[in-house]
Amino acid sequence: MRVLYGVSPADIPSMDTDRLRGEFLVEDLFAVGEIRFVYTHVDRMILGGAVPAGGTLSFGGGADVGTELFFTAREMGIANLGGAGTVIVDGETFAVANRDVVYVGRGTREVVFASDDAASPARFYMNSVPAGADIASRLITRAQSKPLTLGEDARSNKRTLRMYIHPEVTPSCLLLMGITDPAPNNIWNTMPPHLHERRMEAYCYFDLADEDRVVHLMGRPDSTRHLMVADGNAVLSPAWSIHMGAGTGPYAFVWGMTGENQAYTDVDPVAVKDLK
Ligand SMILES: O=C(O)C(=O)C[C@H](O)C(=O)CO
Ligand SMILES: [Zn+2]
Repeated sequence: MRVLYGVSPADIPSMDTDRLRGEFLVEDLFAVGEIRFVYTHVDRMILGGAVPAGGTLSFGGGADVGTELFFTAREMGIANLGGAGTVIVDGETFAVANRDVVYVGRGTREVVFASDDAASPARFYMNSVPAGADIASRLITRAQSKPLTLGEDARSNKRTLRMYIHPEVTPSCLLLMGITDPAPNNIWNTMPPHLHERRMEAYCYFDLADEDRVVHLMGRPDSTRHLMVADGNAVLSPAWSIHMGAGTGPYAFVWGMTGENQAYTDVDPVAVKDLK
């Protein structure tokens, strides 16, 4: 497992592009026929990617996290960003269509991934965080998610945010997970920007054409930086960082959060005029 140790905001002014990307951008999560994980000390969130094709992929041992099982003290959300597939959690099979999410609870012994069609493989994106209780694993389909319509066409930021792992949809310990889709011809996400000192966040951008990029803005509001983000890349957003962006073409992203609470509205908005 690759490990990211986390950075103080005081380090940002001295970081060049490569260092900034090395600490905050995860570029290599998805490889056909592999499961990949990145462990971050930012609230100990683990990011993962699995692309099964022509066979199954599985995991469950805890050697990398220092416990008997991966899930001895963890929970996870798994979003399918690709073709239809299955996630088998301790023998229970979930049929997972594109944009469905599986919640995997603490105590799980094994997770197995498969694609329905190797020519159009499932692309499973994972967020795992420490958990303090056993909660049953379950599938949350796109239809079962809770949509919020945000933004406006006139500001190019109209979008639908869908909550999947959220107290109003399904219980978890401290993980929150959802998917946001900008409306056609709208490019901005997360406007106005905000901070949430009590939670970190990770974004995984997807459904972006190969030639396009999302300009993801990060950093303290008074000293922002940017990351040029490609399809399938994930971005870490510590509690002190804004997180917002604009695409050069259509895109969507999965957001995952953990921290002190699950209060989605516990945010401090930042006025655009105050960004530097
Ligand atoms: O477009 C948005 O707005 C979002 O997707 C916001 C994220 O979910 C977020 O930053 C939650 O704190
Ligand atoms: Zn946020």
